[in-house]
Amino acid sequence: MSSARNVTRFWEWGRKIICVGRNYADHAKELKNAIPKEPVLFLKPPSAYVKEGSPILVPQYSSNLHHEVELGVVIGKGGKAIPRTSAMDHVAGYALCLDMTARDIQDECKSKGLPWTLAKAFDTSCPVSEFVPKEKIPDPGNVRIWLKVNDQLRQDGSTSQMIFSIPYLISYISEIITLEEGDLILTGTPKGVSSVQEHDELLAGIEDILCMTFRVDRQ
Ligand SMILES: O=C([O-])CC(=O)C(=O)O
Ligand SMILES: [Mg+2]
Repeated sequence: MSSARNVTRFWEWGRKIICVGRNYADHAKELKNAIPKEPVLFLKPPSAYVKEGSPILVPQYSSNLHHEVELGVVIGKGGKAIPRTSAMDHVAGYALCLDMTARDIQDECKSKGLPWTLAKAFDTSCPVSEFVPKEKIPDPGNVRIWLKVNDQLRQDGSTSQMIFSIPYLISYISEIITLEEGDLILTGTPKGVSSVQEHDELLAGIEDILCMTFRVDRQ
């Protein structure tokens, strides 16, 4: 069954979205979080996916929705306890992703010691680009990712700033959660996260390899 499916449409597969938080020191600092010693992980459900042409919806319970532009890694070959040295063999390609975050709700969850599900896992909380084949990004540890809101540059970082590298993340995550073909790993956001409002236009890219646009709407 799965061999008949095409991983270039991974968002249709209903697989896991595993997110890494605080993987850029400049972003951890802007939110006054400590620099992590081990990756911070959380999940989004496949119902979080939204593709270009459909809007990002602000949840009714939030009045401070933030963008977080992130490089996504699409798993092409599953595995458990994958060694760092062979981790890149498990990558099919990449996608540009937004980890949309209800920051007001996340702040409340943090102060109460509650999980981030309401802040991070709502419908349309994971806008994704088209699939980018692995060959198009020979060095995923050194690419520029950027995001503009209504033509104003808000985020402009390089994956070379990641605290934990992609091979390290694949190895670390797969010790805990078995990776499957079609899974997506969001690798964390650089600094510059900020609020978006209804009718805003988001434009984001990976260098000049790819760009994508999304509009924001109220639910
Ligand atoms: O909500 C946060 O700040 C954690 C996170 O997702 C990130 O660093 O990308
Ligand atoms: Mg994030």
